[in-house]
Amino acid sequence: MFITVEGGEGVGKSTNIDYLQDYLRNHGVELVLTREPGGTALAEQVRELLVQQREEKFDPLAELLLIFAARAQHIAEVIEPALGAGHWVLCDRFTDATYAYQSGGRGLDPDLVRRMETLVQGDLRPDFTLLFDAPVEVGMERARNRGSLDRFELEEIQFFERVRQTYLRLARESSGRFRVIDASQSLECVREKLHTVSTELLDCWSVRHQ
Ligand SMILES: Nc1ncnc2c1ncn2[C@@H]1O[C@H](COP(=O)(O)OP(=O)(O)OP(=O)(O)O)[C@@H](O)[C@H]1O
Ligand SMILES: Cc1cn([C@H]2C[C@H](O)[C@@H](COP(=O)(O)O)O2)c(=O)[nH]c1=O
Repeated sequence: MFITVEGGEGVGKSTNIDYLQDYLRNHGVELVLTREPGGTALAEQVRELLVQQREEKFDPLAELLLIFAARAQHIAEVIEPALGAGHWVLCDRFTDATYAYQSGGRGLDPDLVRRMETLVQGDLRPDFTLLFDAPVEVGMERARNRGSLDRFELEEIQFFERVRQTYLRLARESSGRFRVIDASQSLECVREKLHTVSTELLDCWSVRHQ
């Protein structure tokens, strides 16, 4: 199973992914936890280039190409070998983030993202995607309280509104793959929902392996 976790800034992906990982491991799942951009030494270096604050304006196409360059390395070095060995892969962000940020947020043609997706991933697509959704202000407030902001987190509020709306549209269009979790609620309520989704994932897995 290839599972991705998505959402805007500060919604609680990192906080909850550890919980999900423990839950699945405790139920006998062998899994690899990874993230994008990043997941390998080289791809983590590309991540640094992407998230560092800088004076020079980042060209949106250059940003897109760097994201897919890191993704190609990550797929070849981590994701495909893990899936090939029968492990689950749990990935903090993947290509839905590219549709949300580079197309929704930056305004790049979604067809360009689609073509890059085909080129870099072939048939590889997530089996399940958990979307943590919260009003932009809620996520940004949490991100601000957490510490210093990176290059993406310094974008204007309208950028994050477009990101959020793109994620929600993707979830509606691929409702079989997405599970949307209301991340504006207390951590306790979010965990409850996450527990339901985790049980569903395990059920789906056992059905596939019968
Ligand atoms: N449901 C919640 N209620 C209150 N605070 C929360 C909740 N979920 C997470 N937080 C807090 O919000 C902050 C951001 O959470 P986290 O780093 O997990 O978000 P994230 O989605 O991974 O963010 P980013 O994408 O910006 O890295 C953390 O300080 C975390 O403790
Ligand atoms: C995969 C991916 C990521 N991004 C952006 C979104 C975030 O602001 C940063 C990653 O940091 P986080 O700790 O996971 O929040 O990268 C993007 O713009 N496009 C992508 O495809």
